[in-house]
Amino acid sequence: MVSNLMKFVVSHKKIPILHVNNMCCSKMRASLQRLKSHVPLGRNYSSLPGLIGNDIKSLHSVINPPIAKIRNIGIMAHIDAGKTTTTERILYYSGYTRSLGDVDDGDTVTDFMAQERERGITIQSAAVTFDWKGYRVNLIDTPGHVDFTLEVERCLRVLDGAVAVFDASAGVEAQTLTVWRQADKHRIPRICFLNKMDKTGASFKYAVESIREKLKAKPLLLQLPLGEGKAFKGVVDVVNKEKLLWNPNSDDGKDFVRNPLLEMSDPELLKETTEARNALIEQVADLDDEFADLVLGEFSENFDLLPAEKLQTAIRRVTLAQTAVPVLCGSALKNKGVQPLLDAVTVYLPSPEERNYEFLERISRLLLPFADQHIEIPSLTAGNIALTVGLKHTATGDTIASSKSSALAAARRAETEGGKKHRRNNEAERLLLAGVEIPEPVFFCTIEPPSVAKQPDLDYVLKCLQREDPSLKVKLDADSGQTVLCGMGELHIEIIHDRIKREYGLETYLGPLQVAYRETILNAVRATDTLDRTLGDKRHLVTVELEVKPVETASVMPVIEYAGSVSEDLPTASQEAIENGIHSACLQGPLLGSPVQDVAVAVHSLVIHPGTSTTMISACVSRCIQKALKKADKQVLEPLMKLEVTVTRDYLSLVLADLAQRRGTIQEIQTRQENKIITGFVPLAEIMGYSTVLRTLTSGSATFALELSNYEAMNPQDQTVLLGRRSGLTQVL
Ligand SMILES: Nc1nc2c(ncn2[C@@H]2O[C@H](COP(=O)(O)OP(=O)(O)OP(=O)(O)O)[C@@H](O)[C@H]2O)c(=O)[nH]1
Repeated sequence: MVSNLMKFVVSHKKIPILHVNNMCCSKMRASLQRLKSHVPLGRNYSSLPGLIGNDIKSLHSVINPPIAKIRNIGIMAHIDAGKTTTTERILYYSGYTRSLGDVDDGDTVTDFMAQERERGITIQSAAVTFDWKGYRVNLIDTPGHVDFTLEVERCLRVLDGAVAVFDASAGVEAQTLTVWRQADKHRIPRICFLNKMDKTGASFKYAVESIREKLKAKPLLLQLPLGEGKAFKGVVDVVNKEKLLWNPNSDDGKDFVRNPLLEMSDPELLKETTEARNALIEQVADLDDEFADLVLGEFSENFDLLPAEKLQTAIRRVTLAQTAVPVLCGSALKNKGVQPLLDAVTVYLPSPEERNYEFLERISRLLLPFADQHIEIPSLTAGNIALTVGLKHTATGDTIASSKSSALAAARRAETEGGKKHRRNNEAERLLLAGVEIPEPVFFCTIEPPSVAKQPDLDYVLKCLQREDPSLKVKLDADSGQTVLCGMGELHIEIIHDRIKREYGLETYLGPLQVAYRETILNAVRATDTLDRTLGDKRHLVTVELEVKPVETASVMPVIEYAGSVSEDLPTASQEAIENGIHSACLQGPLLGSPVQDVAVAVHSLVIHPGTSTTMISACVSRCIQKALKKADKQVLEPLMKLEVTVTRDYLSLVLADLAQRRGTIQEIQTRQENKIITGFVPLAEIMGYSTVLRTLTSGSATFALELSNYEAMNPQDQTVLLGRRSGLTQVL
């Protein structure tokens, strides 16, 4: 539950800054309630959670391990790759739980929201802390569904390393690419775990190839599988040249043997492993000069003499430098391969001191998370993850700083590290850069309380939900006075609706789901406007002349330019007023009232009568822009989604025919074992409710992933139809 997390590292000097992922009210509330009833669903937890309510001092030694022995890691992947199942195994083998949870039975530790258990998917991240062979591991299970990418992004900000879980029969899937890119952005060292090796169609080679090709990463094969599909029975440890076999009669996978590969008993496997080890050594030497010197100097004649620890140290260096990724394999469901994965986490992923944080702050109440249970603790050392409660005015992604100068320093750093191209207009915007990037919502619908008297309750609930989930936007429709919910996808809005009912006991009604369009202009237009108003004995008089013109930015932030005569001696307050006016006018385009993108505004002249209020300046500029936008040739832009459908050959033509009817364009069709993978683009408006359609078309055998690609101009006929519908005749899309 990263929403409840904050991360900080001790500095004995001044307290500069603290990154906070804000309190997730609902999950916290749910978990505090559960704390009262203690252990949920009869699951059996071992020592740490059992300490709740006991002597806090005895916990102190447990919670303050040496920093080098701490691993803050996340688990990330495409939906259904097996993150939650892998996490459950990890918790079991580490002794955190005493029975194995099952996603399909709905009794896992980390998926504890009702919606998660019912749907078998992860929606909010969950954090758990456990020990493995003398290391303290803080682990975060993140959601895989594309509607919840923001949740993944905010997890990544507090992680030092990550395990990327793949379905070995599918290799790199659409959402893996997205999270991989996010992890690249936050420079997080990773390990790959090829899960589901037991599944029919699982292919180690194929999955490794897809990591190489699609993620453009350099896989380091630290293991080889022993059998694939039904024949999968264990793994070969390439670094140590050992065979790890799980006892087929053990039903929890705890029982496995690790034996050196011998010429006598395994000649073929030994040969294959030696080749793989030699290749690994060469690959690492290519990436790490220190290791290359060692290998060439002492071991060039015989790589077999190279001690495993030296190879591991070099693998660790390249993993931390992110020039390559270790790859391991297994089957979480069949309880094979998880213990070596845990070993790899401790050996190859960084400790917090190996990452670059300098943040610290004292907080009055600190809690240590154990999924949905928490223990109050007096203090915490560097690199740990903890929760804090009671921050009333923060929202997810906020950065809390002890002073404005440290906040600005953080913003500057975020700007440099994020490689931001746009120069921000004012200080407030620059400060925002330190937070997470919030994707623009693509869907919206109206939401109504059961009665007018309940509107304040609904407003309060939505405010709470927005604080923990900034990808949820709420606005008021100026014409109808209705509250409008804007979200990342159908599922996102559905879950919000469900949570309002379950967690706050408020029954609400949703209007039809609609697509969030945008607008742009096709030609440059000039306009002038004057606002002359006398309020009391004060005269407010502004005259502005400006031009709106098309530019390519793919952004709803207008580019603002000033003529030399205007910018000269322009007071900061007036400049901010002008920019507020421009921004507010561009939020509501003349065609559909949607945000206007790809525009630049040039302010050619501006005359302000002394004493005119900034509100009047904003109002005049805003009105003038709206006038100009109305005069321009206009174009509706619609969200275009990147679609990936995995379908068996028998249904391929049916799915393609259906996509053609949805104004879809096909980019390529690949073959992946028995399946065809269709990738292409389709307008969002045409793909609503697609999961039901696809299920019906393919008798439930196909899966798909959807991601916003860009906003694209609608063709004139479709635009006319849309505008006709929106002109008040019907609202259906
Ligand atoms: N055959 C096989 N199935 C697995 C394995 N691991 C997980 N599964 C199944 O795959 C499905 C998805 O597993 P989860 O653990 O919920 O996957 P997830 O990645 O956490 O999914 P989200 O939380 O929704 O993103 C479940 O039906 C699991 O039983 C595995 O190793 N082999």
